[in-house]
Parts: sequence; structure tokens; C-alpha cells
Amino acid sequence: MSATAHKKAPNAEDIRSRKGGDPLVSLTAYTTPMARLMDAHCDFVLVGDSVGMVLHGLTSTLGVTMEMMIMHGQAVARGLDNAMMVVDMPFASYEHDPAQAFRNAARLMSETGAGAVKLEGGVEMAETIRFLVKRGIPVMAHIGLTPQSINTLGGYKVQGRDEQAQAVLADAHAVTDAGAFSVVLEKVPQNLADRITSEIAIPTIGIGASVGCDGQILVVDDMLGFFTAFKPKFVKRYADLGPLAEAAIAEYAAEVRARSFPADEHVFADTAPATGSKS
Ligand SMILES: Nc1nc(=O)c2c([nH]1)NC[C@@H]1CN(c3ccc(C(=O)N[C@@H](CCC(=O)O)C(=O)O)cc3)CN21
Ligand SMILES: CC(C)C(=O)C(=O)O
Ligand SMILES: [Mg+2]
Repeated sequence: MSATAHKKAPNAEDIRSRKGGDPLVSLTAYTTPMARLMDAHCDFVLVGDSVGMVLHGLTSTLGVTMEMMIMHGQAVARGLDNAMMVVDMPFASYEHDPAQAFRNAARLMSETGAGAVKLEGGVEMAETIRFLVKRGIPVMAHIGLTPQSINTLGGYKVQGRDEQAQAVLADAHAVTDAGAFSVVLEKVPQNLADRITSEIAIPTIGIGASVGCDGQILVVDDMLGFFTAFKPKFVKRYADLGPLAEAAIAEYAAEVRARSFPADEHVFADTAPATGSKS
């Protein structure tokens, strides 16, 4: 926690009440320092299971565990004063039945201090969402492209074109009726995202959806240019820090090899200076 003045972080009902209002701003974060950078600028921060692909080198989100989500959730919590924290439920931690979902969602909430959990699925997860919400766990839903279902979806493709649109619309209504306080729409056509946003009573958070959604989210390493293994069309690079970081590393390597680093200012004399810094 910083010592600077801060407002109280919003809770799930504050986020719900933003329906149709000023756009909700969110990014993912996985570490304390990155959370600190976005705390003053985001309404909520998602500890996404994308952490597995972004920070752990996995090729999908299926290998992400409860332990990983708890450890990254705890790290992010230490960096937030103003923004709400939402934690993704990892693959296989909630799909079996509502009781399993409650056990794991409760662990995520109590061990990280998250204000809500997010889980993937629409109609098929409605009963579980209702079960959690009735027992005190705010749920953010996630429909459209649901990356934990990559093996049945057959790729990270647009969801809800043509005859598939009715199914995504039904998902949006199902999670709303089940009590979700907001819903992520990932990689659905713009017209469908706009229709869902106008029809349901909870905020829609778009990622590859529509500028008309009630809010937007991106993976922070994507928008900063740190993650470059792939770049979905919905990613806008606001900075290109990956190449900047590599150039710095290359310069360090060259200076070590040339014995020009460390310089005098980075090393210590036999005798401490009479005054000045302790370094
Ligand atoms: N770095 C990162 N960013 C993400 O947005 C993200 C993750 N990781 N990991 C978890 C999921 C996976 N998601 C993804 C992953 C890949 C594409 C992608 O490559 N899309 C391509 C087309 C791929 C296809 O059609 O099969 C694109 O151009 O959008 C999109 C979303 C979103 N999430
Ligand atoms: C992309 C967002 C919505 C997500 O679920 C994640 O980062 O895991
Ligand atoms: Mg996720």
C-alpha cells in the first residue's frame, strides 16, 4: 500500500452501477510493480489466467493452477489502493459442479483479497454463477471466445458470426439472469457486442468486441509490447517496450564484455567517504 492519499476501491456493485455510464477501464496485471503503475488509471485490474502464457511460457491457459492464481493475486493486491481486483478462476477449478466452484472461488477471494472472481462460460455456467452469487461471491462472466475451451473451439476465432450469434446472445442473457455483475465479451462481432450491450442490464467489458461496450480490457504485456509471441488483431500497441528492454540488455552485455561496466561510480573505495551517501 502506498502512503499517498487514495480513494476506496470500487466493489462489484459499484462496477455494476456503471452500466451505460463513463467507460470502465481495465487491464490485466500479474505482479506488484505493474499493478502499482495502473492503480490510479483503472477501475478494476484482472489477474488473468493469461498469466500462464504471458509470464510462464505456457502455450495455452489450460495448465494454469489455483496456486499460480493465488500467488499472482497476492502480488497484485500489494500494488493496488484504488482499483478493484478481479481474479480469473483457472481451467478445471469450477466446471465440475457449483460446490467445486464455490470451494475454489472462496479460496481465491479469502487468500488474495479479490473483490470478485471471473469464470468462462454462458448458459452452461449460469447455475454455477447463481450458486456463487447467492453465497456472497461476485462473479464477472466471460463469453464469446473463451480461451480455456480452445480445444473444443478449434482456435482463437471470432465467436458469434451468423447463426452462432443467437447462442452468444443467449449466453449474455443467461449470465445476467444468474446474477453476474458484469461480463467480458471476447472477440465477438461489433454489431453483436453492441446488441448485447443494449439488451442486458450489466456492463459489458470488450476485448476485440466494440467501442460501444461499457468498458474495455487488454492484456497489459500486449499493449506495452512486452509480449510478442503473437499479436491478436484486437491488441493496440501503446508502447514497444520489449525491443527497448532488449536494446538495454544488449548494451549491458557489450559493456561487460568490453570491461566498461561497472564504472568508478558503481564500485566502492577501501575507505568510506567523509560525508555524503551511505551507498
Ligand atoms: N498475451 C495474451 N493476450 C491475450 O489477449 C490472451 C492471452 N495472452 N492468453 C489467454 C487468452 C488467449 N487469447 C487469444 C489468443 C490468441 C488470439 C489470436 O491469436 N488471435 C488471432 C487469430 C487466431 C485465429 O484465428 O486462430 C488474431 O489475429 O486475433 C486471440 C486471443 C486472449 N488471451
Ligand atoms: C483477456 C482477459 C479477459 C482474460 O481473461 C485474461 O487475461 O486471462
Ligand atoms: Mg482469462
